[in-house]
Amino acid sequence: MIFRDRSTEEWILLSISGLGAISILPFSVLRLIEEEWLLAALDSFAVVAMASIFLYVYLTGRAVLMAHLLSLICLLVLVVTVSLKGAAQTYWTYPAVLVVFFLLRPALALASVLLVIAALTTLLVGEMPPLIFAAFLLSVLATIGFTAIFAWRTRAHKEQLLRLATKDPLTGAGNRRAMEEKLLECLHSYQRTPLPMSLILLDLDNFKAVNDKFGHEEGDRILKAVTRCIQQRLRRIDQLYRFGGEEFVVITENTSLREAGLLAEALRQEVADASAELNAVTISLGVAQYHPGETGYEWLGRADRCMYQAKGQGRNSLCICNQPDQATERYKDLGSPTK
Ligand SMILES: Nc1nc2c(ncn2[C@@H]2O[C@H](COP(=O)(O)OP(=O)(O)OP(=O)(O)O)[C@@H](O)[C@H]2O)c(=O)[nH]1
Repeated sequence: MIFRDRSTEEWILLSISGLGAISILPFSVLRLIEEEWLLAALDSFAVVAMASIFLYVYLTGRAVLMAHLLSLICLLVLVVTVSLKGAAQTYWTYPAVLVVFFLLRPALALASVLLVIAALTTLLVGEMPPLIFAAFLLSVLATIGFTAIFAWRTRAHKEQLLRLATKDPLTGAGNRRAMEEKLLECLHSYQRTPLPMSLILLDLDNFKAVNDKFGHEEGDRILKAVTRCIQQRLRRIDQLYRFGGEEFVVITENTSLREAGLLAEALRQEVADASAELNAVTISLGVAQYHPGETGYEWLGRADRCMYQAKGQGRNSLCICNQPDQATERYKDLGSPTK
């Protein structure tokens, strides 16, 4: 199936480029029959370009660059058609506006279509009767306005849904679902390019006692403060996830065990230094580098084993996993993420 297992972006690109090529093809044939060579060449160019984009996205799944290219082709073909054929071709402006808002970010789409409208205005201003030109311009601007509002609303809605699906509501760190997706992504990218990557599993020490002593609300405040503290110290390439309860995971790509160990020590120190704000809460950490062939949860399990060793050393401590070994029992039964 063409659309099976495709991202929304691929789905939109395949639909627009496929439909575009099919709907312009008859015009291209008509122009050839009527011997309008320039327009026939232009329409044929549009058909071939759209069909090529369709094939490229279908075969590679790469959509971002093609979305920009397809928008450019649509707007270019529109301007050239109007410059060749004049006012009779202006009705193509409406679908072109819709296509560009479908394909690009709203701000970029708005800037691009306004630029094209400016170009069309200079081409048409003396060509059309003033009233008809004014009606064309106003109706196009209204279409752009409504489409822009709709595009911005849809984008805001999508971002909100993404936040709800991937962020932990209390701390704002990534949630467990996002962590599992990231682990899978890391494993796939490791199969393509085996660069070292490591993860840090960290757990708040004696947190039950904090809850019991100061109450759950204060416990929540401390969880948020620890998250902030860790996030401030992380690099841009590191991702923080709340794995559950008072347990967090940092996934560090392109990072060796030694570098991840240094980062873990910096995190431990950062939290220990903020003890006044955190009611003396500390963290224990386990660090593991990915070993080829293991699943995401086996990797996580080794870091977990180390984290428990750090707890055994008296807490506020870290332990680094040097050897591939068995995951702890609690990770063995977790089926996903796999290889
Ligand atoms: N306030 C608050 N507490 C939580 C939350 N999630 C988990 N906890 C608490 O975290 C505590 C975890 O306790 P334990 O697993 O016994 O671990 P611990 O007391 O931190 O002891 P060690 O891990 O051995 O250092 C429990 O009391 C949970 O109720 C949360 O979202 N908010």
